[in-house]
Amino acid sequence: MMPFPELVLASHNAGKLKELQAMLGDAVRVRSVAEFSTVEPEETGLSFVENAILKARNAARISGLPALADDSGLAVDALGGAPGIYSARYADGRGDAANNAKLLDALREVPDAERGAQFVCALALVRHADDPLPIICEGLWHGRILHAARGEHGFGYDPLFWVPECDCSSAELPAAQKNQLSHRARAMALLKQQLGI
Ligand SMILES: O=P(O)(O)OP(=O)(O)OP(=O)(O)OC[C@H]1O[C@@H](n2cnc3c(O)ncnc32)[C@H](O)[C@@H]1O
Ligand SMILES: [Mg+2]
Repeated sequence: MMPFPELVLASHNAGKLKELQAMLGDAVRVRSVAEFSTVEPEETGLSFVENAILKARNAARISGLPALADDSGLAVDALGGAPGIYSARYADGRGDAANNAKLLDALREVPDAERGAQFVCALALVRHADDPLPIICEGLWHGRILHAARGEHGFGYDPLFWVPECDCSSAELPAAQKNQLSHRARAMALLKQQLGI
């Protein structure tokens, strides 16, 4: 049983919202933070967890409801974990296509064996804005960075992320399959366990 009937999803990313909603199913009534404000909070944390908590608190504050936030990104081994928490801003806010182009360029000389990477997702759930005990769950998804984009599904870096267990890119996976395997799916499975749903 979900401990509350309604939840705000503290994300302005349409791709994420779709995935989180699909994973939550009808366990809880979900509202979007965009109903309350279109202003995105500044992500000033130095870790995924810090940014997830910051976004969850902000959404709870402006909505008066419990809030769930997702801070996620891509950590590339050959780049010392970059773009990491800066994944959305990697190409200075010019969007997914520019982020992907910059990543391909940064890895131009890097051979296959050194192109390991992981998607990271931190979920933070707060019952109210000042909640001293947020629920935090993290998930990782290991893969490799391709030399060119493949696939049309998903969002963000999905076309460049090779999923070894499926022998395809994550943008080639149908949504339902990505939602079973991804970093976000893993974090969400832990969250559901904690909430008993
Ligand atoms: O902060 P919110 O409003 O939730 O939306 P955002 O897009 O800014 O989200 P983040 O700050 O967490 O940045 C996440 C970045 O990592 C990328 N990313 C995260 N999960 C991904 C996934 O499942 N597939 C592809 N790219 C992903 C995504 O494209 C963004 O560039
Ligand atoms: Mg963001």
